[in-house]
Amino acid sequence: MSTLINITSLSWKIQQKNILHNISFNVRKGEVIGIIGPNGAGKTSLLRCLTNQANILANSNISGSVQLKNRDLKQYSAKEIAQHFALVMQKNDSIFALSVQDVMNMGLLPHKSFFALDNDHDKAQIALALDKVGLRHELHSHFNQLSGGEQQRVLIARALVQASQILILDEPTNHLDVYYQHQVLQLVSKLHITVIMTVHDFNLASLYCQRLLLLNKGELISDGTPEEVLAPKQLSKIFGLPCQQNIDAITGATQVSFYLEENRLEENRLEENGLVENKIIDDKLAAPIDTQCASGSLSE
Ligand SMILES: Nc1ncnc2c1ncn2[C@@H]1O[C@H](COP(=O)(O)OP(=O)(O)OP(=O)(O)O)[C@@H](O)[C@H]1O
Repeated sequence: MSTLINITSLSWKIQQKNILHNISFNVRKGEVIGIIGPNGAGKTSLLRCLTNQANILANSNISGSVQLKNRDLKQYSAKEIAQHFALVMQKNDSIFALSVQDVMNMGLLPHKSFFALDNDHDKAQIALALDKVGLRHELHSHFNQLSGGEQQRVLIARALVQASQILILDEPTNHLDVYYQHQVLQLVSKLHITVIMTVHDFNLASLYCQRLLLLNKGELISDGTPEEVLAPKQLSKIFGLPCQQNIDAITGATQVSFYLEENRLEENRLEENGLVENKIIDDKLAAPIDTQCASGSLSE
């Protein structure tokens, strides 16, 4: 796979705080990448830099470089960026007053002039994209009268008609019920384009992303396969909770579970005390621990 994006030593500092610190990685064509990490880790900020939103890379607090196809992203015009990147971000105040059809038309704009819109091919593309997210019947509805989950699905459909090479999504499963969480992630992961998305749910990220980037306090802590990045020791340390990694019996995907010690079933504690190999990781010991320590790992 050829390299599409190169991020080198990207740092962003605001009032002594490192929003992003010395981040370097490459994105290869066709990869589906999930960016994970705790609240405030810098996930959305990284997406904003990757797409030079509002010309953010011109900000003097930001250093390092982002290159798209071996050319500095700062040299791309806004239209060129829109031709390469389809965005599904969290804040969409500017489109609230529009109809679903108007929102969908916006997805076609990067590739044509406003006056060239609305031919039969465009209409068919829009209908197909809305079909994929189960919302064809809402074409003439007002965007602001849809539920949060329906709005999110319209934005994903708009990104589909934009037909860009790179799809950027900030928390695409926000507001979605469990059916549409899977539906939408399955859809975007099978588009055969490059996808970079922030995901809070590690198990969904693991199931639908081939590569994960773990951020914490603005730093890139880990970059690799879900199995590598969802390492219990690492996650336990960052989130301050015991963590266990399993292979899902149905999907075969790496999964993790977190829990408070007080919520563990008593019978599990007894079983592990005697017989079962323990995979719980103690934050303080930063190593697999034996069962005698396990029940007190949070309180000690
Ligand atoms: N323009 C800004 N001015 C000041 N601080 C900012 C700005 N943008 C982001 N931050 C700070 O940078 C940090 C990272 O924010 P960001 O939104 O990127 O985190 P995140 O990982 O996406 O978080 P979440 O999971 O909560 O959405 C936060 O502490 C945030 O307050």
